[in-house]
Amino acid sequence: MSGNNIKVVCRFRPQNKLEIKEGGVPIIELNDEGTSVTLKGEATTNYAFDKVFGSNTRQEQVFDYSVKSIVDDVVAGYNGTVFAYGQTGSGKTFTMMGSDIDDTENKGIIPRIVEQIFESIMLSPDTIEFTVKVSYMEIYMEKVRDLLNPSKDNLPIHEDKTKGVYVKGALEVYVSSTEEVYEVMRRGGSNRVVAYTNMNAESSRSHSMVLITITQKNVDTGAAKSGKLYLVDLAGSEKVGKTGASGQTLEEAKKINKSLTALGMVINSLTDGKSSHVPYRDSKLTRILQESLGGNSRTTLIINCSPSSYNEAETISTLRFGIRAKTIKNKAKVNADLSPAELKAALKKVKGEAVTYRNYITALEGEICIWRSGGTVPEAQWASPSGNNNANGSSSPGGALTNGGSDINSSGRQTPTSNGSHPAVKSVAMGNDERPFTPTITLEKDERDQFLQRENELTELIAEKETELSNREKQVQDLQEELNQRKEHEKTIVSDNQQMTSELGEAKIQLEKIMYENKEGMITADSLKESNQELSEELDRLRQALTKLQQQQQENAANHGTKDSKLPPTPAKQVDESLVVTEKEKTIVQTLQRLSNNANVPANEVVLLQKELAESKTMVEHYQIVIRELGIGKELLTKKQVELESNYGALESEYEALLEKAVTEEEQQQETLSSHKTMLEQKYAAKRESHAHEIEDLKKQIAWKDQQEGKLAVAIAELKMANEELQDFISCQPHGAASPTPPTSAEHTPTTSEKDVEAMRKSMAQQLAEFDTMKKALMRDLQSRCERVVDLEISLDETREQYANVLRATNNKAQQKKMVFLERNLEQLTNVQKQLVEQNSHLKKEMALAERKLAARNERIINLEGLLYDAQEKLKSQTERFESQMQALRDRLNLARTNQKSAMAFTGFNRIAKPLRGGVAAQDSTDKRDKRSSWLPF
Ligand SMILES: Nc1ncnc2c1ncn2[C@@H]1O[C@H](COP(=O)(O)OP(=O)(O)OP(=O)(O)O)[C@@H](O)[C@H]1O
Repeated sequence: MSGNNIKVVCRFRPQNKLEIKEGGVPIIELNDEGTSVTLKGEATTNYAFDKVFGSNTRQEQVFDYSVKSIVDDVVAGYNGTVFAYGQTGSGKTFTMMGSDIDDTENKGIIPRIVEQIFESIMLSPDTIEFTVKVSYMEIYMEKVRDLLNPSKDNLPIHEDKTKGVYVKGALEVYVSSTEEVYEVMRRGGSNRVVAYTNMNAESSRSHSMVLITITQKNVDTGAAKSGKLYLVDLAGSEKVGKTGASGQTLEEAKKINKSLTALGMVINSLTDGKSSHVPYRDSKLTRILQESLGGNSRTTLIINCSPSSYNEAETISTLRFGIRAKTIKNKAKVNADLSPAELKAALKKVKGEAVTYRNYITALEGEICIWRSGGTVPEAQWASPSGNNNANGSSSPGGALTNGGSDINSSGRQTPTSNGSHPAVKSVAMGNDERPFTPTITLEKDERDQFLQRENELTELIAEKETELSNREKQVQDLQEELNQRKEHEKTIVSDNQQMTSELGEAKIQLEKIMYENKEGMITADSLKESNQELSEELDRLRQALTKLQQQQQENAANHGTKDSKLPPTPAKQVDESLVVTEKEKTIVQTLQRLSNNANVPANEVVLLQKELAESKTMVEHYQIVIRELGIGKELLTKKQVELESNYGALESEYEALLEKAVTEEEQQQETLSSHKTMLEQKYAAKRESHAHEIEDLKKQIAWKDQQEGKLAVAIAELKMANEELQDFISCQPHGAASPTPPTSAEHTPTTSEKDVEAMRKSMAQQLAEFDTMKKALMRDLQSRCERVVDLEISLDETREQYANVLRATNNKAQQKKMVFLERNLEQLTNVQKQLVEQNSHLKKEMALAERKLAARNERIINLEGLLYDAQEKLKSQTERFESQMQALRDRLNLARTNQKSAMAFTGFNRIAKPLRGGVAAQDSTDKRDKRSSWLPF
């Protein structure tokens, strides 16, 4: 072991675009030897280092000078550290890893170290077997993350007597070639945390550490050595303002600065010569680098700087850091395990020493017994560790006893090892001194072990708790995000739902409204139908009543057949017409008489007779028209009669209904009943009178019609008679009487006249027959009407009688009141009935309209139902989408768990060693142990 200073080299990169753009100029001046640098404008300060590399230095040069020797040391069993320090963008990563691992010129010192290691192994004697393991981790936000197993993001830092300070649980990958290491680098590098800053597009936001552990074993002697090489690329020491860091990057910057500050504090403590305490434990970085800074390590610090005036302040700060670090003294030693022979020798030595000490103890115990028994032991016979007494004056290693027991502690026990001269104790003390340790209080070996053990346990616990905490935080964050997403999703769903609900509500309302209207319409239609039916029934009843009346009328007509003379006088025109008819009849009769008395009737008279007959014919036609008109009038009258009858019937029925209702009503308001009764009687009488009048009128009209009919019958009878006479006369003409033929055609004229008369006679007979038939029909009709009138009269009488009965029955005050009430109701009902009749037609129209509307609304309902169905489908699909998202989340979670498990499996697998033999290819040893050539399962 030898005390050695940290090697500090300084490297300047070329000016970058930002610096040039900002007007920065190179301000560095290197001395000729390349061991110091001064900054223009700060000429008084000269920064001296082991080596200073200018802007155009090649990667190879940096490696050859700064690191090559360390690789040899590590292969020889020393610990080594290379770390790069500097502001962000100053070229730390470029120096350590290079721009590209496969770029021969620009690859950094790590790939070169790896190559060098394997070259050194190959050049070693073939009796030495090597194993190389690589770990790759980073310290991000004060947590140690395993870059080869990123699920482990908070590894605890442990310390023990043999291993020193180490990261517990970091994946160590056994490698047997440069390529495998590169693969590990690539894999780990892809998991690094980088971010864009104003100063560097890919700024490292963490301190990265590659740990290469080389163990070697001499297969002949069994002697073993191991060396650890830490290759550390620190995060940028930066000014927040310049980098433009904010948010997460700002938090990272704070943590980076904190650990770099701790690094500066450790270096200060190590170099100021005053501090008794080195604050390694203030940060994870300093804790891991504990051995590298003032401990068992050959360390090289590369400080990376910008040559530009733009970054002068940062460069000065970095240079000062390097200067301070330069004074740190390390105590590197070979980490060797003794060979069996060496161990045997050591054991033999220790055994011998044990025997010596056992003898010494026995001698001391004997001496104590003598002293306790009050005896005295001469100084010459005092026991000594060498087995000799002090008679020969030799100094005892347990010199405490030479003071005549003055150093005996209060308990009376002597501690032979209290002066630390005991070889074992010495070795322990030595061992403790070899590594710097934080507590300044000197602890006993056991106490220290216990302390470390306890510390490790606590560290582990803290790390576990921290991991758990960060996992929980992550989970909370994830859940928060998910919750937010769900909330947003829910919001949209809720809004959709609300919209749809409102639409649905509207649709329902409309539907209900329509249904209601529909029902209402149906009800109205039903009621109308009912009332219509009632009216139809009423009509039928009235028809029947009319038929009865007509029958009665017929009977009356039969009874009053002889009293035609008593009929009311006919209108003047009709009288005149009947007179005309009579006169014509008379003329015809006279002519006919003359024809019968005197066979020689002049021809002109016959012609006249013919004319008269023709006129008669015209009159008959005229009368036929008159009869038709009368028929129409009669029909009108019948209608009027029907209306009256219906009114009467309705009133009757209403009256009956109200009467029934009234009987059940309370017997109150008796005082006003009589007056109302009178009023009702009067009304009833008035109505009765009007009915009587109408019936009377009808009777008169019927009588008049009967009279007219009689007259017509007489006229027809007379015409018949005249016709018969004329026929007789005509039949007599060819036998006896001289022909009244004109003088010019005496032969032919009677024959023509005969024929004409015959034809006329026939047509007249036919017309008369028709007339007779019509008359009979009219008579029947008239008779039936008369019968109806009689029926009506009878029913009127009956009603009167009933009314009288009712009046008799209601001859008390209560009934009078009821009557008033009934009367009011009757009036109302009459009005209602009228209104109902009017409404009936209206409603029919409205019903048709409502039906059309209903159809339209039904159509709308169907449409709305369609929309509702669509909305439901949409909701369903949204729910399904949501479910699928949930499933995807679950799948992701399961996948993450599986990955975690496989990573764990992967961790176990890669712990298989791949020993390499010096001077020969690695496959010899791998053939012996494991056929697997690559550690990575990809
Ligand atoms: N010596 C050099 N020669 C040429 N280019 C260089 C040199 N040093 C650094 N660079 C370039 O400067 C840029 C920044 O370098 P690098 O990423 O190594 O900085 P850094 O100190 O690691 O920054 P950070 O701390 O932010 O990670 C890179 O593009 C790199 O290629």
